[in-house]
Amino acid sequence: MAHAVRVFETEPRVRLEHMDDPVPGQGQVVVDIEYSALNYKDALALTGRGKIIRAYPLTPGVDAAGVVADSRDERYRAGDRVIMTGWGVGERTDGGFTTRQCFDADTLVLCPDNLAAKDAMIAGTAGLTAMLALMKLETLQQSPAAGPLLVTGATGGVGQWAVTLLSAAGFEVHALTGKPDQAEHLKTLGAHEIVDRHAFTENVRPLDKACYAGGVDTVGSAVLAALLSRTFDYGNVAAVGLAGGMDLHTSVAPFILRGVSLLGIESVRAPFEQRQEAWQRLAGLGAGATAPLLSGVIGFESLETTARSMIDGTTAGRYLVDPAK
Ligand SMILES: C=CC(=O)SCCNC(=O)CCNC(=O)[C@H](O)C(C)(C)COP(=O)(O)OP(=O)(O)OC[C@H]1O[C@@H](n2cnc3c(N)ncnc32)[C@H](O)[C@@H]1OP(=O)(O)O
Ligand SMILES: NC(=O)C1=CN([C@@H]2O[C@H](COP(=O)(O)OP(=O)(O)OC[C@H]3O[C@@H](n4cnc5c(N)ncnc54)[C@H](O)[C@@H]3O)[C@@H](O)[C@H]2O)C=CC1
Repeated sequence: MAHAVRVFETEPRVRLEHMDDPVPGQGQVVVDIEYSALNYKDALALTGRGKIIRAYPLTPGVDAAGVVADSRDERYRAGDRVIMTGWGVGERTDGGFTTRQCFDADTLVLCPDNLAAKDAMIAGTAGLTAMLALMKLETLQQSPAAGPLLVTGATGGVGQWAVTLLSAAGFEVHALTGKPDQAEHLKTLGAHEIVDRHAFTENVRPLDKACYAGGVDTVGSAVLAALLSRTFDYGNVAAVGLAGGMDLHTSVAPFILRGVSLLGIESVRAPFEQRQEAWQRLAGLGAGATAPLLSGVIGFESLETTARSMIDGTTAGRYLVDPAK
């Protein structure tokens, strides 16, 4: 029997249930889950605050890492260590907040040998997405010599990973946050300067004084608009998230007068080769790289309350989900 978190349309929305062991169909793989993680999207799903879940009842969890128990796909064999992220898992099909799950093989990558399941999930969709943002900036020849990059929502999961990865790649990273108590931590991750998020969105002109060569934005809305207005000529801004809102009120001025590019980052359906490259690069950071990003290890019982805190913006970093806890 698997032990799973289930979200229903009616109260109580979140329930813990025992489920029959999944039976794989053709092209599917059953995984014994060692760790999952809590992402903003999972928090939206658990709290019902976003239109995430498309089929009720559903096991949420857009991330999972574990060991193949049974496979009906030629790419995977029992005993393989795998990582699952995205592909509508935890939205349209059952996800990672369980002890054992059946996934379509296309949603998986082999976990690099030098990456433990725990470290893979401290990264999870957050680390993968930050790496995809760095890789997209690289395709436009973003260079440290062009100037500092701003990471917004810097204390969040994606934000902390973006600070870590951009700094490791040689960029001067400025970290936008509303949490002054996290400033020292952000500096240990590699942030060069801490920027106050409240002042950042005040009195922003369509073309404001440019001070960044671009950045990685996890907030959206007024924060993204302000960053676009403050980006140097030919800078690049990677749009990742909507923690501050899905809207974007800006002007064409940064794009047509400064040649600024707005890059869309989408991790859910990232092609296999891109995900594989991103995971190899994350593994290459070495043992110990993930530890500073881990904020807590939680069991299924704590998921709902931690999800509420995440939506309220009071969490920081990454929360591992341990099915055995
Ligand atoms: C890890 C990744 C992230 O964290 S991403 C950020 C979290 N995601 C969200 O907050 C998005 C939640 N979704 C919504 O709030 C809504 O879907 C919407 C506001 C974006 C649109 O809502 P609306 O009611 O207008 O339309 P539908 O939901 O019916 O969708 C319209 C159309 O878009 C397609 N679509 C919806 N969601 C996604 C998605 N996540 N990825 C790709 N495509 C999506 C949907 O299939 C519909 O297409 P159609 O061709 O009309 O069937
Ligand atoms: N495009 C993609 O494929 C992906 C998108 N995302 C999105 O990126 C965003 C961040 O995700 P996580 O890091 O997992 O979430 P998180 O909750 O760990 O981080 C969000 C950060 O934004 C900050 N924040 C919240 N409200 C804010 C506001 N109004 N103004 C400024 N800052 C605010 C929080 O304090 C926190 O630091 C989410 O919107 C998520 O949906 C995440 C992963 C993949």
